[in-house]
Amino acid sequence: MTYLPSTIASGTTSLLTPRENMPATDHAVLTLSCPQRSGIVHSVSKFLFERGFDIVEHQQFDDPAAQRLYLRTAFVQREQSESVEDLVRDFAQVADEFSMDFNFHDGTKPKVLVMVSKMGHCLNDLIFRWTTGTLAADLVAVVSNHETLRPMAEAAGLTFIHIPVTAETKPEAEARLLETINDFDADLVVLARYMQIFSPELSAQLAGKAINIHHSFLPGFKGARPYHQAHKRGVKQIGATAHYITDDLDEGPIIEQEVIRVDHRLSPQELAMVGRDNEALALSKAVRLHVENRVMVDGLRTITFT
Ligand SMILES: Nc1nc2c(c(=O)[nH]1)N[C@@H](CN(C=O)c1ccc(C(=O)N[C@@H](CCC(=O)O)C(=O)O)cc1)CN2
Repeated sequence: MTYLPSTIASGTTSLLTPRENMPATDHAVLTLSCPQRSGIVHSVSKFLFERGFDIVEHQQFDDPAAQRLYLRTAFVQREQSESVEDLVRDFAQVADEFSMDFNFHDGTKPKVLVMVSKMGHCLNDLIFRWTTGTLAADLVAVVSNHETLRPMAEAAGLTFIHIPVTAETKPEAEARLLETINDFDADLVVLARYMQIFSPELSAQLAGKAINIHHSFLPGFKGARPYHQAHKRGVKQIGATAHYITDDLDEGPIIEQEVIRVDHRLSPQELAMVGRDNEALALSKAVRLHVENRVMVDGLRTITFT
């Protein structure tokens, strides 16, 4: 059994005790994966029921190739229940029996730090979803290697932090980024058309908590200028891909993708203009799936419980 770093709150009265000033959602979530065998779902539902919780949503994926079960269960308190620490301690016994990797998510809204360069359509979409209350997360700051999008961020009441990057200053810039992530206690970093490549060290430090939007239907057209690459190949569809950041450029586990039909009449610039809606939608969908704990990474791919 591996107990992965959890987002569990430090509350001691009940699972849904929110962090200070951070409104909780109305349920908690348990995610787990383990080798397939009989009795897993029964053991999870029995465990929760006996401790005063009711399941409100449940999905699972039995992977026949890997002979492994992936499970997401959302649950609410039916009656006064045990503390967070007791719940995790008690579940560890169940997890041991079934060799589970598991996470409890306490319903606290994750804090999201957004990174941008000069293109603002993805940031704009995330701000809209946040300010209209349709994103189960809180945007806490915007970091950019350019000043271009400061007005958009500050108009939404967000702190804007300019961290210029050159090949020579990248180590210092990344150190400052990590300090900023820690200062804002960010749970997730979203690269909303941020156009600088993370070092292997930074990619490793942000593994599983940094999402990028690539402006192509990966694995096609990785790297720089994907719309120019697509134009040269005369594609009939263009796409956008939201994926976790890894050191291998644009090869991280894919979370969400969008596509739209195009044809030979569109220039690379027109493809880029048409593609913006794909990018904003794919990124916002991926961020929603992540902050609702609906994404599980399985090697180079993800299992998503939509
Ligand atoms: N470690 C990673 N860092 C980043 C990734 C990633 O997958 N792994 N995705 C990029 C975003 N991106 C495409 O979506 C991308 C951004 C920039 C470039 C690029 O080649 N940029 C410059 C070089 C900049 C630099 O060296 O930092 C260039 O045009 O030459 C390609 C793809 C975000 N970071």
